Amino acid sequence: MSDSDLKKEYSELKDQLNLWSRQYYYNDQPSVEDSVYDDNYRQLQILETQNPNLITSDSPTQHVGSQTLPGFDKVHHEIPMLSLGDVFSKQELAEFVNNLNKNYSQITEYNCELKIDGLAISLRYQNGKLVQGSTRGNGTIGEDITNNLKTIKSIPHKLTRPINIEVRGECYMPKESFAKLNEQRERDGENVFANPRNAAAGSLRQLDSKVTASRNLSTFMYNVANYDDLNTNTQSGLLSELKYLGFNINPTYEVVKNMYDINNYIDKYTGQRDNLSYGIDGIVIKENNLELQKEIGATVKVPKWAIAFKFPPEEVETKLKNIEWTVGRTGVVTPTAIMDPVQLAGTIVSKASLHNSDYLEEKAVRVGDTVKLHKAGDIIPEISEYIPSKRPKNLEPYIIPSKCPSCGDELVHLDGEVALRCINPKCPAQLTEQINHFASRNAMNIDGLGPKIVQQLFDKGFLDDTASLYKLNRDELETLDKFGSKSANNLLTAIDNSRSNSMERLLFGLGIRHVGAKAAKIISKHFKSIKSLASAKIDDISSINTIGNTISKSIVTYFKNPEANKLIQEFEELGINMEYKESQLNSSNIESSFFNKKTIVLTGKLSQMSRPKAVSWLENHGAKVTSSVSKNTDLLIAGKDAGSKMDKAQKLNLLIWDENKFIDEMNNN
Ligand SMILES: NC(=O)c1ccc[n+]([C@@H]2O[C@H](COP(=O)([O-])OP(=O)(O)OC[C@H]3O[C@@H](n4cnc5c(N)ncnc54)[C@H](O)[C@@H]3O)[C@@H](O)[C@H]2O)c1
Ligand SMILES: [Zn+2]
Repeated sequence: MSDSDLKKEYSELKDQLNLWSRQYYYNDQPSVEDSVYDDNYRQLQILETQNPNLITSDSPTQHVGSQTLPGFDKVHHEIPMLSLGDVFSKQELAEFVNNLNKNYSQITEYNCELKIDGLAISLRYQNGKLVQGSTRGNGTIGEDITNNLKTIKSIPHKLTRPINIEVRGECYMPKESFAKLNEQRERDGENVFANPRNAAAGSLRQLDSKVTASRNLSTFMYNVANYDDLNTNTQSGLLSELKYLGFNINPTYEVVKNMYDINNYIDKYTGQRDNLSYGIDGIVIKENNLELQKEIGATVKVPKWAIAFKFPPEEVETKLKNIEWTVGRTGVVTPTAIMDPVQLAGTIVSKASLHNSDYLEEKAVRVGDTVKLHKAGDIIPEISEYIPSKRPKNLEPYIIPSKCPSCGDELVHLDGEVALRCINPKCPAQLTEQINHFASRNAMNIDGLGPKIVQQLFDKGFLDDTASLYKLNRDELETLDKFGSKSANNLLTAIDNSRSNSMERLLFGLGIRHVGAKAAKIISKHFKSIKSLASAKIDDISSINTIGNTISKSIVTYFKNPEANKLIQEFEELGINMEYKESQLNSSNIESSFFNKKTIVLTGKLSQMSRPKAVSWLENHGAKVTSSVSKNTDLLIAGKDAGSKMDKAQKLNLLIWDENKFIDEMNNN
């Protein structure tokens, strides 16, 4: 190849990678799979190794991440925040470790950690108080996101010692929250996040910290930029020191001596991966001695004393049999891939959401294709791509429907939405979905009114909206399949009981966009009645601590609609309670409580409440309170002068809260 051809190839590859990086880091919306990015990155690395004279400073091998977003103050990282070198096989990993051992004969041990699928953050403390939190950005300049980070429960605002320290680690979105957020976004006609890392990054880089607060992020800290004041000289010691200072650390780390142990660690967590509540994309192996880490040093981009072993992408092949379209209660129409069932990362999968028509077009799959399937964020089954060589000849392109599968009306794209919508207010699928939502457990909680019954009642013409539920009679119910007078009685009683529900259930049941069960509860507590909420202004609602503008606007818009007011009036005439009922604790409140099903130990003196009161409060919220600390303890609540229980909990790396944190959480639950 001539010099100019080589230069051209190099610069094209570099530009392509930089463009993908920008979409990934800056917009939090990757346009290609990670494996595609990684392959091209490797290619660039090879070109650069063979032709070092080609390297330019804008090459992705020469810097970390990407530029910062406008709207945030910039933070200069005195000690740069680096990336990690990576390997994709045990063979390559052994080469890395052997090399390091050869060059540094002093090395005696390595610390193995999980590679959390999140994004790096830095937290600066002065005299033990959190003063600044930032993103990695391009490694030297990050975004100031202090207020957003302060909303994350696992980040202490005050340390147990009044020291100056800069701590680094990973901010991540738990698997369950990631799955829920994407479901919500799909229903709202928005783009879904490709992985928990982009979801966490998108949630942290919000101008409104109430949005961040609603995203349920968490952290694992694993590094200290400046450790003069720490009582340890190892990476593993640093982790327990961080724990002691009040940080959340990932308890799975292990100190090992050799490749044999490293491989065991990899195998162990490859096996346990599906059971973790957060996504991981590999294992990080770090030389354990901190002084030696300094001596070994770093390149412009990665430390030379650590390496990431990336899990191979877990993918299986299967056949796409059909694409089903379902209409949600707000009219969003979503495609779902129906496939031959296959075993994938611990579960049998036969369905995968295709999210929206844009996404489907981009994937360009056809019914009859063989497709590759993976789990996004270790949890959501997703089609990576179809396999061109396995596409049968003459397979027809898939045509995206233009009519609603339920009512047959023309589907539309509303401004700025990726979703297709049916906007017919009388669309049967939307109406039945609204009724299903209204009756669901966190809403009016009408026992025995499942989707099948709703569908039958609807088809028979006995139901046409949520209010008509309260007009059903015994004769009508007895016409249902396998419905005797007993079932009819039970259902009528359940419907009748729901009339006296507290306001938050009705508010959530109305299905106002963006108003989830938790927000409904907070808002109800504040406004006390549907009437006063209906006349509230945007500012009145968003003045509530945790309620942001999106929710407030949505509520105000909802109550401006004459149809909504008619419905509320009808509810009132039907004797449905519209007021908030103080301090009622029912099964679904308990279920959504942080404390539910946790094993908790109390120790030390509580100053703001009695011990029996704390115990009964915890038990009322579903916790089991025990007297001794063991590895089965989920949480230790430590008052003043906590003694041996505290020591033991620290040894076991358990979650420990002080009384203030406990009271904060009581108010949140
Ligand atoms: N799909 C795309 O278009 C696209 C574009 C750019 C980058 N990417 C992906 O991003 C990755 C590269 O990103 P990167 O440079 O941030 O590197 P990386 O994510 O591979 O590894 C470095 C990061 O790992 C994190 N980490 C998690 N657990 C850790 C632990 N226990 N100890 C230390 N660090 C830990 C830290 O945030 C650190 O910055 C590649 O996997 C690439 O595929 C994809
Ligand atoms: Zn329709």
